[in-house]
Amino acid sequence: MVGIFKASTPTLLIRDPELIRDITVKSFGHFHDNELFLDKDVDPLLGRNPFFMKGEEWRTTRVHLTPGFTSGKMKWIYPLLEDVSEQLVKFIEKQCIKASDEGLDAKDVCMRFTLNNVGSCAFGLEAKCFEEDNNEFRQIADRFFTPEGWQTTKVFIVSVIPFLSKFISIKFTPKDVEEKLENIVSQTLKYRDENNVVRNDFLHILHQMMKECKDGSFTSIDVTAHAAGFFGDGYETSSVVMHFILYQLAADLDSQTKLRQEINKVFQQNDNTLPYEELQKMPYLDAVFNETLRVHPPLGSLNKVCTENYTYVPKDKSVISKPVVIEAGTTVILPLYGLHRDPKYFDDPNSFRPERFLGGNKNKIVKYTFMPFGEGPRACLGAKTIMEIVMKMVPGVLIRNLRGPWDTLGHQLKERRYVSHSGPFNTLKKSFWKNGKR
Ligand code: HEM
Repeated sequence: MVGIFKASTPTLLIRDPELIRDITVKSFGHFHDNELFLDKDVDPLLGRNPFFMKGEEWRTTRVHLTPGFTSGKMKWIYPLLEDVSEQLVKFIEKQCIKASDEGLDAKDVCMRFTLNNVGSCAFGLEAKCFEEDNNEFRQIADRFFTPEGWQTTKVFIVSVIPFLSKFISIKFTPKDVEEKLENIVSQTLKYRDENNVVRNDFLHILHQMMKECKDGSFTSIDVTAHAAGFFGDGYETSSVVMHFILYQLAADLDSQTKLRQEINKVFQQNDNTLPYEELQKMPYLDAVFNETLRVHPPLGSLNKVCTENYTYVPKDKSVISKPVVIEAGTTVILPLYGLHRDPKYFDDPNSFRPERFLGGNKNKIVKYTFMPFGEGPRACLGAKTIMEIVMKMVPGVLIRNLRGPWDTLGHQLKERRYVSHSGPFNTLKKSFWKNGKR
C-alpha cells in the first residue's frame, strides 16, 4: 500500500491483491461505501443509483434491484438486443455506401448502438439513434451525467477535498433532463396500463417491482431512476468497451481471424442464428472481451471509504513489519488500471493477447488483479448478465459481417475496405470492389 495525498487529504492506494480481497470481500463490512455520495433529495435520479448510495440505504436498494438482473430475465430481453444488433448491421451497410475517405467513427457507432439498447430495454421506446444524428434521446443521455454551472465547481471541490462532501451536496442531473425522463417513463407506463401491454423489458420488471411493493419503498420515481441508471451505468461504459473491442480486433488481424472462425462455426451450427445459450459458450469471444477489459477498463480505479477502524496484519513481515490500522474515514483507492497493466501479474501487459484468458491460462491469473467490474457484494450489478450479452453480441454480428484490415487512428477506427463476407454484404460487393479495392 502507498500513502498519497488528494489535495490535503491522506489517502491509501492499495496494490496488494490479498488486501484488495480483504477490502472488497472478507472485511467488506468495514469498506461498504463508495467515496462519492449523492443525496437523493438533491439529485433524485442519480442519488437513487446504488453506486452513489451509502450504508443501509444502499443495501435495501441493492436487494430490490438484484432480482431484475438474473440470467432468466436477461433471456427475456435477448430478442430486443438481437433487434438492435440487426439495426446496427444495416446502419453500417448504409454508412459504407455513404462513406467516402472519411471512414466511420467507431465510438459514434457504438454509442448509437448502446443508446438504442437503453431506449429499447430500459425505456420501452425506439431511440432511433441510427436514423437521426444527435436526436433528443442522445442529448438527454449526454446531459444526464453532466453537472452544469456552479454544480461543476462543486464537483471539482468535492473530488479534491472529499471531506467537504459532508457539507456540500451535488446534483449531476440537470432539472430539465430529470423532467423529460420522468415524462417518458410515466407516459409509457400509463399507455401500457391502459392498453394491457406487456413488453418483456427492464421497464416492465421495474414496473412490476413497484406494483408488488406494498410498503411504498419503491415508487414511480424509483422506476424512473433505475431506468435512467442505464445511462449512467451502461451507456458510456458499454460504448467505450465496445469500441475498444473493435479497435483491438482491427489492430490484431490474427485475433480477428480466430474470432471469426469461432463465430462462423456457431452460426453454421445454429441455422444462421446466434442463440443466447451459445453466446455464453464461445471461449475465444469471451477471451477477447476479457482482454479488452483488462487493457482498457472503463473505470480506472475504485474509491472506497473505511467506515470502521480496520487492522491489517501483514503475512509477509519482510515487506511490512507490523500491523497497520486503517482509520475510519480514510479513503482507499483500488487502482484497477494499474493492476491490469502491472508486469508482475501480466506478462508484457500492454500487449493485447486474448490467449491469457483461454483454457488453463485463465486460472493462472492472480485473483483480485483483474477486476473490471469490481469484486464482492458491491461489484457491478449489470456485469454478468447484461454486459456479457451486449458486449459479445456486437463483435458477434459485426465480425461475422465485416472483415478488416482497418486503418486505426487513436480511438477512431476507420474502415477503408470491406470485403463481402456473408449475408447482407453480398449486395454491397459491386460498390466496394471497384478496381479490386475500395
Ligand atoms: C462494460 C460495462 C461496465 C463496466 C466495466 C462496469 C463496471 C462497474 C464497476 C467497476 C462498478 C463499481 C463496483 C464497485 O464499486 O466495487 C460498477 C457498479 C455498478 N454497475 Fe456496472 N459496469 C458496466 C456496465 C453496467 C451496466 C450495463 C449496468 C446495468 C444497467 C451496470 C450496473 C451497475 C450498478 C447498479 C452498479 C452499482 C453497484 C453497487 O454499488 O451496488 N453496470 N460497474
